Parts: sequence; C-alpha cells; structure tokens
Amino acid sequence: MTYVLAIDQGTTSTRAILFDATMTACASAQEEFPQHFPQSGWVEHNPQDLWDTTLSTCREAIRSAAISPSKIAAIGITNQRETVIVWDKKTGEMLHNAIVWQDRRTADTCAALRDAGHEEMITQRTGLLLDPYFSSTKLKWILDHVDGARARAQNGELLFGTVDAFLIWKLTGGKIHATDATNAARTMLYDIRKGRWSSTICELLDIPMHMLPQVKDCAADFGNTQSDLFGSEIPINGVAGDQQAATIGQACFEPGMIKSTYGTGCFALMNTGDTPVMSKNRLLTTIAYQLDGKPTYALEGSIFVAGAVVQWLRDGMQIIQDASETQALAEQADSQQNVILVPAFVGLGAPYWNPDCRGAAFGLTRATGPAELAKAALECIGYQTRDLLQAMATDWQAPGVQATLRVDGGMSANDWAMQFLSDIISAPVDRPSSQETTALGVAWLAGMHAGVYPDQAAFAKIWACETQFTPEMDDNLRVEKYEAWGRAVRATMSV
Ligand SMILES: Nc1ncnc2c1ncn2[C@@H]1O[C@H](COP(=O)(O)OP(=O)(O)O)[C@@H](O)[C@H]1O
Ligand SMILES: O=P(O)(O)OC[C@H](O)CO
Repeated sequence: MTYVLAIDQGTTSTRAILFDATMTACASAQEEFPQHFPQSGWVEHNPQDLWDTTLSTCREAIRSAAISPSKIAAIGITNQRETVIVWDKKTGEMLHNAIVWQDRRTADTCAALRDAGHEEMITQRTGLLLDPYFSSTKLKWILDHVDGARARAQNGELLFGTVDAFLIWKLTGGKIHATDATNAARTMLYDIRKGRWSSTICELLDIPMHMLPQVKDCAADFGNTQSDLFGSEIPINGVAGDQQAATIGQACFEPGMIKSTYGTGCFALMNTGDTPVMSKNRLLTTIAYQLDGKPTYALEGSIFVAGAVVQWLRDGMQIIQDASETQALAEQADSQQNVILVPAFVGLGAPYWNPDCRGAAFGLTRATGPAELAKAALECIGYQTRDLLQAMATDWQAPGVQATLRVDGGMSANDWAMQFLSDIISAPVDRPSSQETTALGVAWLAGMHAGVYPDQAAFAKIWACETQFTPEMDDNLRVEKYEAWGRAVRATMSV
C-alpha cells in the first residue's frame, strides 16, 4: 500500500491528512496555534508555530496510521495564502512575525499607490486589486520597518515566501526556495499572463527580486524532506494555495464550474479556462491551477468573514459554546424579525473592497436574542455569496456557466446555512461526500505527479454529491430580503 500525505497549513490551525492508495483519508491530526493581534486591524502568526505544528501534525498522522514513512509516495502542501514570511538565508532567523492575509496595516500604502495612479498597471499584470490583503505591501512593510532589513535583502541575505515556500524551505533543510503559480498569483508581484515575477512592480515597491522564490507548476518536484524529520526522505510533489486546492478537490476542471469554501472567510472561485478574465465588478483574476506549464485561470470573490462570524458569537458574544449550535438557534428564531448583520469586522472584501468600514447590526428590537443573532450570522454568509455570484455572472457570460454551487469548508456542515444559501442564490448547492476537499486536492496533485494517483479526467469522475440543497424560498421574500441586505451594506459603508 502507498500513501500520500497532505499538509493543510490554515489560518487558525495546521492539519496533516494521510490518504491511502484509493485517495481515502485514513489518518489525520490537527493543531491550533496562537493568533497575535498587536494593534487594531493587525494579525500575525509566529512562523515557528507554523513550522512546529506542521512537524507535529505530520508525525502524529503517520504515527496514528501506524505505517512506515517509506510507504509515503509524496507530500502535498496547501496553505493560507498571501501571508508573508521573511527569513535569513543562512541562519533561518525569521525577521518578523508572519503578517497574515487578514492584516490591514498597509491600507495607507495601498491608498498612496492608488492616488499615484498605479492601480491599473498592477491590476493588468496581477489580476488583483490594490488592497492590503495581498502579500506585496506586507513584504514592503517588513523591509521598511525591521532595522536593516532592506540592506540585508539587497545584499542577498534574505528570502521571502508565502507559507508554502517557507515550509518547503524548512522541510528540505534550506535546499529549495520555491513556490507554485497559484501562491505566486496572490502576492501582487506576479504577472499572471507572462508567468513571471513583475520587475516593474518589484521596482515600484523597492523589493529586491532575488529574494523571491522560483515559481513552479502545482504538480512538480519541490525537493525531498530531510530524512531525519519523518524517518525517510519524502518527495514534495504538489503545492497549491488552499482555495485553489479546494477548487481542484471539488473537481471544478471545466470552465464555468464554481466552488465556494466556508472556513474563517469565504472564497468562491469560478474556472474560466485558459483565458484570464478581467472583472468589471471588482472580483479578482487569479490562477486556479497550473499543470504542464499551462495555467488555468479563475475569477475569485473573497469574503474576509464567514465562519469567523460564528466564532465571534462563540468567543466574543459568548452566546454559543460550539459553532454547530447556530443551526438549532436559527431554526428557533422569530421569523417576524429581520435582523441583518453586516460582518465587516475587518472591512469588506469583494465586491466592495472597503478596508475602513466596520461591522453593524440592523433591525434589532427588545425581543432580539441569541436565536435571531445566530440566524442573522448564518444569513449574512448567503447574502455575501450572492453578491459574489452576481458579480461573476455579469463578468463572464460564456455558455457553460453552471448554476450549481459546490460547497465545502467547516461551515458547509451547517444544513440551515446551506439551505438558506440555496434559497437566496436561487440555485442548487451541492455538498460533496468528501469532507476533505482542500487536502484531497493537493494530495491528488502530489500523488498524480508521483504516479500513484489517476489522471485529471479519472479524478474528476470520483467526485460525488452527499447532499443537494435546492431553493424553497418564496420569490417575493427572496427579493425583499436581498434588497434589505443591500441597504444594510450601503448604510454600513457610509458610517
Ligand atoms: N456547524 C457549523 N455551523 C456554523 N459554522 C461552523 C460549523 N462548524 C464550523 N463552523 C465554522 O467554520 C470555521 C472552521 O472551518 P474550517 O474550514 O476549519 O476553517 P479554516 O480552514 O479557515 O480554519 C470556523 O470559523 C467555525 O466557526
Ligand atoms: O486558511 P483559510 O482556510 O482561512 O484560507 C485563507 C485564504 O487562503 C486567504 O486567502
């Protein structure tokens, strides 16, 4: 029996999942790590935590499956995207905490670049909007603020990486400094048409290009792990950003297919084939995957707060003890109350891109309680998804756009939320039988490259639906509710 080990380094936890020769998950381990919020709107991770939890979860998954590491044909790495790490090439010293994708500290830098008229040039090359979400201004921030960093970078002493590149460098004992095209596409430094780092943008931000990793296909040779880490050298053969890995795991290989992942945030990606489609509705153009040197592009809508609103009910408001309680609460809520929650805790992402506004609740009465708040929290995920899907539908009207939405991520387990989603987008919502789509996607990339998993067409046939949710809501109510959401968002952004 051969196995493939998938590492899923996420925003709140690191997971390692072992897949067997039939691509079935047979062992896994998960560890959370501390989040650091040094100032309002700042979010950091200690890179050492990301590395330590990667090692310990991989070791635990291998131990609990009771297999010899020599049976692992390949490792795949999928990761929280955009998060920035800078380290010393010789000593491995990390110059600063990782600046996480959610961090808004470079909002002013982005505004200054916009005022100076650079947005069009950046969007044309990278497919992204000028927003602090992406890596480049965070990297610039580290070079500008850590003592001596820019001089050391210019001197060739420092390396930059998103989390995948950092983990590859650590796993290979500092031998390989590489990333894949999907992660590169999120840095706001990568020209997604030409398939190379943009010297124009690097010059504009004063980023020395020799600190950037080599960019490879998603299924490629990323070096071998050091033998002392797991007891055997294991080739790293698959790498993809987590949302792209979920797109692959959901087998969205045909143009027009859409998946939406509900984790901390929500990310919807629509496959647009071999052409990068530029959005007129402030969606992102990105690389869905790159195989055999050929990029397949996607339109992406990114929402910063999805499951995080449920975490806020649990940790901030303390009205639930477990995320799954929101389902029963929403079922009990008073249907006469229309509480609307706009979860702009860190501003709003697509299609609004407003980094400065903050969250708001509308329609509160003396009778509003935990049930109505929980219902509003689940509903706002549906409204935000509809915003994204409407933008996608107007950006890309080619025949073949699929009305069905494939969903995954922790929050997709919530039947009430998925039913409301189907109601409000007025389309079927398919939840797959595999609950591990992100890890499965990158495991497939690695296993396919290692020759132990099937080709793309055969892999696509394995996808199976577990539950399909279909629209049940009355049309008038749908229109009424969505219009009220639109008014609530406009009011939130105007405060
Ligand atoms: N049954 C549920 N109902 C609603 N939200 C849920 C449920 N289960 C998990 N969540 C939410 O999903 C998120 C975890 O999903 P996950 O895919 O593990 O996220 P991430 O990869 O971003 O850490 C949490 O924010 C949690 O609040
Ligand atoms: O780690 P997740 O699942 O919250 O995903 C984070 C995204 O990759 C950010 O773009």
